[in-house]
Amino acid sequence: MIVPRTMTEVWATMGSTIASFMFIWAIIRQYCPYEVRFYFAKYTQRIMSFFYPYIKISIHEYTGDRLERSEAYAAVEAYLSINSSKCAKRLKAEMAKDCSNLVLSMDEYERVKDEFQGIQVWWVSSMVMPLPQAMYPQQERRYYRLTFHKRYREIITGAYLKHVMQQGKEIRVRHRQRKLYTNDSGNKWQIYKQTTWSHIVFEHPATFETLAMEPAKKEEIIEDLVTFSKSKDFYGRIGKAWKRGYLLYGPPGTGKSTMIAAMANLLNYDVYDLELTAVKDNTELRKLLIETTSKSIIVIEDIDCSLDLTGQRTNKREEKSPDEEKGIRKEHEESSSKVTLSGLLNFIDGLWSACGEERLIVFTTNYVEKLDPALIRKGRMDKHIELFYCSFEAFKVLSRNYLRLEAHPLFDRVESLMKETTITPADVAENLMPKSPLDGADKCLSRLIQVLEETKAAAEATEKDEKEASTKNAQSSIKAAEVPAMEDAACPTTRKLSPKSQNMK
Ligand SMILES: Nc1ncnc2c1ncn2[C@@H]1O[C@H](COP(=O)(O)OP(=O)(O)OP(=O)(O)O)[C@@H](O)[C@H]1O
Ligand SMILES: [Mg+2]
Repeated sequence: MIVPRTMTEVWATMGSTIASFMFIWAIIRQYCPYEVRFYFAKYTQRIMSFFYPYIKISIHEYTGDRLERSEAYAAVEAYLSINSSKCAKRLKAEMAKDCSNLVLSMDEYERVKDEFQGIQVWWVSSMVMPLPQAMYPQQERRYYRLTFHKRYREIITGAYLKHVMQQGKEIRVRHRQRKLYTNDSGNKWQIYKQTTWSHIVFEHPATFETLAMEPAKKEEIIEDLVTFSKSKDFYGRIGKAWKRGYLLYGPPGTGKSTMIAAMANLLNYDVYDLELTAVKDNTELRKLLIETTSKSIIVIEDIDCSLDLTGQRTNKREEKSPDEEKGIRKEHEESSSKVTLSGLLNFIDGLWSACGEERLIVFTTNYVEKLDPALIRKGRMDKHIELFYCSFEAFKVLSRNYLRLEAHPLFDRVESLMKETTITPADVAENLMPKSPLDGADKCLSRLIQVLEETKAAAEATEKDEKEASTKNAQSSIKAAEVPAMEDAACPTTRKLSPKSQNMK
């Protein structure tokens, strides 16, 4: 049996080589200066790598001088959190940011196996401890190390790492806490500084399910949003930045702000509530835009009142004493924004607007007709959505939300009244809200019917008044037209007057 003997010999040789190598290494470590040790380690590693068939890739938590956590590390961590919780033996448990549950991840020095297209790879989580003799306190530096056979170099460094990053990012998005950003600090001294985004956790309960609206229209909007969120390749192919503009318009209380919250909840996006009056100039507006992240909705509410583009609500002021008026004017001058229409147009679809991806820009207004057509043309505001007064279909959604009612004998009366008068969803919602624990569906619906009847009566009274006023006007203008004719008849000389003198008269 030659082969086993040879194999045994090979093993024996390898064993003795390793043993002698360890012995030499121990001597070098003990007696040699740092430089010799460094060169020894460097060249041994080179020799070893010649025989060693595996490749290792390290992904560090912090790279270079950056204070920010590396995106790649966070993506790998998220990717492995799913994989490792199934197969790792030692796990770390941390409280999620919203304190709702525990998030599991691989513990230090734990190793997990992963498979991609039939190829096995190994991930190890590790860390470098700070040097004890360091001049200033240091933190341990964590990293993940990926190991794979060198024959799969191309597929692992290409397709596999791309897959890990993509999956990791998706998991992070799914598990992240969404944020509501604002650029308005409310601090009037802020005007001397650049405005930046500050945020709180976004926790609005509105969804498309709870939004009162005709089902067909609702479906159309949901489909539009979902299609947008899945159209990365399409936008790339047609050479357009991956963003979409929505204009929501309609009377106050018809659900424009509620719809924005529903959009954010549907797509799992962050919300950037942009207060244009707090932005100093176009440069600052651009800076704010660059700081927004992907998967977000940038909202400008009441766009008609935000700037001097039209601006009525901001100009509308109550009566004030001259001193107060002066103070307000000064404050207004100090805080007034120099953002121009062209600055805003560039914000929406200028070159800089393509610096992020997967973003919705939403404008809301009560007066669509007052907006500059350039601002809302298709391509800028791609989808215009009008929010109407409450229809019977929308009422049924509200009664389901507020009273858990699908049908009720009083619904017919509500339906017929809704055809005869208008009421906002906000008013319907307010009337359907139980005011005491004893308020049942009957009471809430009767209250709504009473309000509808009152609104109808008030509208009829106004209409009657207007009719009477216009009849009076018509009669008085007929009388006014008749007077000169009668005067002419009474005084024939007037007929001789020239047109000019008649005008003077
Ligand atoms: N379509 C709707 N579906 C469900 N609830 C609605 C709807 N419209 C209004 N509401 C209710 O009315 C309240 C006010 O609505 P919202 O703030 O969305 O109105 P808006 O159109 O943004 O008004 P404004 O023009 O004054 O800003 C909401 O808190 C919500 O409870
Ligand atoms: Mg609103």
